[in-house]
Amino acid sequence: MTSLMIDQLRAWTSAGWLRPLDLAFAQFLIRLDPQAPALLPLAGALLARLEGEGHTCIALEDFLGAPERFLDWPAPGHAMLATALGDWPHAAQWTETLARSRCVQVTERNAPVPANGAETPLVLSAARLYLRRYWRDQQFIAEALRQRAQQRVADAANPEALRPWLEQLFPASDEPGDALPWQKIACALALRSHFSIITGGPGTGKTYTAARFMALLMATSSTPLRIVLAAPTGKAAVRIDESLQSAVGTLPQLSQIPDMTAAFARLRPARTLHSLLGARPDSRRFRHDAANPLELDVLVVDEASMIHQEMMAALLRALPPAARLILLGDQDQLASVEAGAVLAELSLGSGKYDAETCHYMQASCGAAPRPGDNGPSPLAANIIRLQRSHRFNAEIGALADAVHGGHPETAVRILQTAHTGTLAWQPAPAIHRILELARPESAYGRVWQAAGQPPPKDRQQHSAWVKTILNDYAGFRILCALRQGPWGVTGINRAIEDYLQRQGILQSRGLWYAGRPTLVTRNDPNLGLSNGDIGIALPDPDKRLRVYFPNSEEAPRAILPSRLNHTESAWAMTVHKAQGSEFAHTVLILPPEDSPVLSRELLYTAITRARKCFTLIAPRERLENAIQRQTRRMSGLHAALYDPRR
Ligand SMILES: Nc1ncnc2c1ncn2[C@@H]1O[C@H](COP(=O)(O)OP(=O)(O)OP(=O)(O)O)[C@@H](O)[C@H]1O
Repeated sequence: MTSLMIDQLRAWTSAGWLRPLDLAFAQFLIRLDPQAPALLPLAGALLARLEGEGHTCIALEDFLGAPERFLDWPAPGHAMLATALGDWPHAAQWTETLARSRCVQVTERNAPVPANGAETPLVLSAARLYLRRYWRDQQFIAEALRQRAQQRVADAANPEALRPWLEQLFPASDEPGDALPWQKIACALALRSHFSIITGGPGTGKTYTAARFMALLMATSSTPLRIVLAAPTGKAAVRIDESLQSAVGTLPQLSQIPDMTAAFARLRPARTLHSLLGARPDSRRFRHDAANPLELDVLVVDEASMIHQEMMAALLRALPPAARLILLGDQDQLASVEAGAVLAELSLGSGKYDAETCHYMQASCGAAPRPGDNGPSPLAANIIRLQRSHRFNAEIGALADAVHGGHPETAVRILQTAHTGTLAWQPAPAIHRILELARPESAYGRVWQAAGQPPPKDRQQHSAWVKTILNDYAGFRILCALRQGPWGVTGINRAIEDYLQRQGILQSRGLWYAGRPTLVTRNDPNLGLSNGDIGIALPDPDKRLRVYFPNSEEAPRAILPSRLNHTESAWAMTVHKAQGSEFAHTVLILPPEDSPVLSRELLYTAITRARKCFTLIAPRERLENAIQRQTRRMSGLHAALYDPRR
């Protein structure tokens, strides 16, 4: 039976439904337990495959009820899967059957896994099947966050004493009508707790609120605090520094901090989580962990929707118990490519507050929502969702709302009737229309023109020239839903490079040419570059080609192209890679044929990258299908956090 199952899995691998890695994992399980029931290799291969799609477990009831919602297989594949699953159609049969294998540990409820003697590769708990590593991280995160959420900061100011500070930092006139002052409330909650989340769409003031929180800590702390900023990617780290700098400009004068700008300038620039934790090349382990914790008092992490489960566990392990962690992010955006949508799982429980928390809000902020029913979880008391956008263009905002709310007709109507300067829609994808968007007077056109000129010889002028080109490039971006194919990143990049050659702008067609926007596709700690960083290849003052990367206020960093081993052109990039960035004009291309990656979250993330103008290139049917398709990642984190019995 088991060997028949392995043959079956081999056939599915040849058909491209499973990856060779998934098959190898199934074979590994059989080597560990040759007597195992045939369900074991099947379950193992499916689990590995689903992990590759971002799921941290198989939630058995959900998956067995509708495998097609989770596996992008063609109909014949699903028919064969249904036959293979014939003997085990429900979670109960899986539990009973897998319990017989020495590869699976079945634990009920939230029982901690014994530290020794039971290092099975798989864990089955509460009708969810996990790779042990994911189970262990999930349990650790749930426990660590529950503890942090309940623990109050020892020397937190009492709420009445906080009130005048908060009134000064968040003037009442900021909130319209009878809306609750959520920014003020978020700040007050973050001040009393060791863990908090400030979530909200673009421009809702997450950084504005975090800056006030930091200023208040600086003003009221008796000892200087080590405040550290971080983000999951290099680009997001650069961006939080920029937004924080502008938020500092909006802070009122506090007598305790005579020079606010200087106080914030003393903070180190934001770092990537990888570099903060001390990533080691070719290892999953970090230099900082429970035995060697981070040296900080407050950690603010921006773009937290991109933190995957393994990273969150590593971060919590390395965080000293007395430190405060504040996560900022938009829970509705695409989650990280890696498994686990931590911010979304955590934020699902938000919006309900217990009576004690509401009392604290009232005392510190002069306003509070009504307490929630059924004794809301202590964790929920640390999560605030900001609602009102202070930056967004109204039409782009309305489109993002229609997509997020799952209303295809409204989205179509907005796109059809919108003001052309803001929203544009080309329902018939055509490559010449895309190239038109990159015409000479556009941002990309300016990049091409400048890159074709002789570079300034003077170093300072050269640096200013590079900065202008980087800024032009940063103002416009083509985003694709797919990586491959004519409407994917590779196809669009090729079409643009062909066009540049036809126009005589690109003389040679090697990998490197002046003006090539260059996306780094792997972390390179030696060069201080992270996966997702973008530079532009340009001549230096001596006309030698270098790749220039933005560097906050300083001169852009120049790196020899030959030192960059993992790069691709970035005229177009995936929506995933654009997370954490904004562009004045964002173009999104959806392919003519359907694909499971075309989801509501992908559209929402792409639209919210646009600051002033959004162009959609997609057939109406693709747009409507994508809005209707909501990504669901299987995970037990939410249940482990909010229902400790499970
Ligand atoms: N209460 C407020 N009153 C006035 N202006 C505000 C307020 N809150 C935010 N803003 C302004 O709105 C803009 C967006 O704020 P901020 O950058 O903090 O949003 P964000 O949620 O961090 O955005 P993103 O998701 O893009 O990181 C900023 O210009 C900020 O100064």
